[in-house]
Amino acid sequence: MTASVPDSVPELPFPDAHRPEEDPAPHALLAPVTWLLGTWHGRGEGGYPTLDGDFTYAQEVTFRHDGRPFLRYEARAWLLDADGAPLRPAARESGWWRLQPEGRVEAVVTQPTGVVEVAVGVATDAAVDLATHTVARTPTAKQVDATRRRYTLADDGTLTFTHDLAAVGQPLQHHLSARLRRRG
Ligand code: HEM
Repeated sequence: MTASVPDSVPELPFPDAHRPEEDPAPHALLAPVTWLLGTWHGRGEGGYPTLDGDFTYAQEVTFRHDGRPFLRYEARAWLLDADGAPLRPAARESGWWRLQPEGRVEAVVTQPTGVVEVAVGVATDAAVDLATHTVARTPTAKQVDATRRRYTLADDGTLTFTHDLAAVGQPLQHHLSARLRRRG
């Protein structure tokens, strides 16, 4: 007996919410991170001692939820030339931020470079600080040992993002910093 296939594709019965005032209402454990909901866009600078030079990039970051106590997280970046024009796609990642009592965050983040990060930290009303708990790598992934990610909301609505990296034999240090504004 095979299941019948419906003629039309039904709409998702439980769509994600991008803003705190949208349905479904955010789970109570999401309270310390509801200010992050939505899509953020902006520019940043990056570098690392192993790279030839610094680079400028643009980034889009989205946080949404379906009423349960976790955020769906997605980020994509692309490099910019000296005039600010897009050069090529850069890092992408997606994952889940599991909220625990007292604003504790357990994040699972996957990257197409073969790296899976488990990070833990704390969210408050205007800041999130996440540091590596565990890293798993596919057989050909580069050596990534640890990261620290900080998100800080300023009074003018700007979200500052910094990303420190311990990788390819280097100690934890600056890899990226960006300033983002909410887009939606
Ligand atoms: C906005 C996000 C990011 C941007 C724009 C970015 C950009 C870059 C660029 C331009 C390079 C030089 C190699 C290349 O041209 O592809 C690089 C290298 C690298 N990045 Fe990132 N990156 C980002 C996020 C990350 C993240 C999340 C990690 C790890 C958790 C990471 C780890 C590395 C590593 C390990 C290298 C190689 C260093 C080496 O082999 O010398 N990057 N990144």
